[in-house]
Amino acid sequence: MEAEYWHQKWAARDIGFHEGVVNSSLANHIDQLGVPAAARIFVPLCGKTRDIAWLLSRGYRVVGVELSPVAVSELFTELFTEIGLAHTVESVGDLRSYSAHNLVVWQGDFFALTNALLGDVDAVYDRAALVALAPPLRDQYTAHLKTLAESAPQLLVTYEYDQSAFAGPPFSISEAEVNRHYACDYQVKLMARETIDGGFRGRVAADIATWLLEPRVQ
Ligand SMILES: C[S@@+](CC[C@H](N)C(=O)[O-])C[C@H]1O[C@@H](n2cnc3c(N)ncnc32)[C@H](O)[C@@H]1O
Repeated sequence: MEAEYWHQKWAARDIGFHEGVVNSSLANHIDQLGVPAAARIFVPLCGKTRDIAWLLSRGYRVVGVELSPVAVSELFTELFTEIGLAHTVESVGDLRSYSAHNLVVWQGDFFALTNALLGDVDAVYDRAALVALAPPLRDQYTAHLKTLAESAPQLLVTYEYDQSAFAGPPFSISEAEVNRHYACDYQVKLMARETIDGGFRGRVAADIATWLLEPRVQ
């Protein structure tokens, strides 16, 4: 989707994708990433997800990237209110870095993020990032993510439903598509596939799939 689409979503508070609690796929499967304590977790297209506070509370370091300045501002306001996490802001080219103890969020376009700016990451957590993007952009997203994250393992959460019944986003991502993006570089393992009670948006039968991507040994 175009940047303007997301800016309008945040401006209109049309953010039904935002969960008020930690995502259950993350909570249930983080240990299967096999990363050490204090690992640095990359959260692409992070919005103001509660998952960041949860990861920090578990002792992980977190780096995110998010287009919307509204989302990033609200994220840090909430973190300051809840846990007193103070931050600093710095402009770097077209991006702005919001830095706090154990947390950096790059505000700007994911595709403008470089390895040098991101730094080393130990794992990737993608919830509602790949599924937020229309098909042509998904190829660019996964290619850039693999460049940024190099051989880090990934926890990926997707939706599976009849795409003809709902336009998206979020888009339906088939198992075949997950494999098309990632199977060359990762062992793709299905951790869970759970049916959404009452269907997606209360009308379309849908599953949530949780994938573990483990780098293939070179
Ligand atoms: C469906 S939301 C998911 C947010 C978060 N992952 C969560 O679980 O709540 C997708 C987010 O991606 C952001 N986004 C879309 N395109 C982006 C881009 N090119 N670069 C950075 N963020 C982007 C949007 O502003 C939006 O907050």
